Amino acid sequence: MAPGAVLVPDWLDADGQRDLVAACREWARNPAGMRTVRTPGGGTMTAKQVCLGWHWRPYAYSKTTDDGAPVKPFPPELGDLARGALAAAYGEAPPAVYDMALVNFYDADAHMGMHQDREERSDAPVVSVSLGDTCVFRFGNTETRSRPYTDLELRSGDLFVFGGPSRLAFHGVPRILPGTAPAGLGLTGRLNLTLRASGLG
Ligand SMILES: O=C(O)CCC(=O)C(=O)O
Ligand SMILES: [Fe+2]
Repeated sequence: MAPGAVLVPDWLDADGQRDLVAACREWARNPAGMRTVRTPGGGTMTAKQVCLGWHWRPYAYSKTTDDGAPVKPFPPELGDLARGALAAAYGEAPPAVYDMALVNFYDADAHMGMHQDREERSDAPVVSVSLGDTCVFRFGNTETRSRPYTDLELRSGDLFVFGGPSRLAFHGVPRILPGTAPAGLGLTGRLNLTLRASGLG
């Protein structure tokens, strides 16, 4: 894709996708479950989100959610998933400690504006797994949220990793392609699992 940015289509098979969807449903439960993200300007994000390990709010990390509940722990199996993803993308897994996950849920109308993932104090690659409906994913440059960028489709089971010179590239999800999820998955909409090393210790 770009230096440090790798797309691995069909990384997760149907069983792997089903297991991960089931886990996301558990993680989405209250307390500290799936929420509407409020931005400092008073707006809301259209993608709903639950955090594991560290709670992210625009634009900082904390150990408690917006209503004061402790954030859910980072499950060790997601550390394994991150290591497997890095091995698949780069052929090796750097020794970074992955300790936070975001689960983003997009309905047919949801999107995510161009942004950088820059609240981490680690330069470890960001690992992103897509489930359910296909999305248009916009991967840009490190300088501005506008062109040059590349639009690609991320489908259920695809892996996208961005690190190295691409770690701070602007990226976003302009739209979801409704009704494109695999038939057997039992998911309407799109789930994105983003794994990061916070570097916060
Ligand atoms: O949904 C996606 O593929 C991207 C999510 C994302 O960029 C984020 O949560 O920071
Ligand atoms: Fe992001």
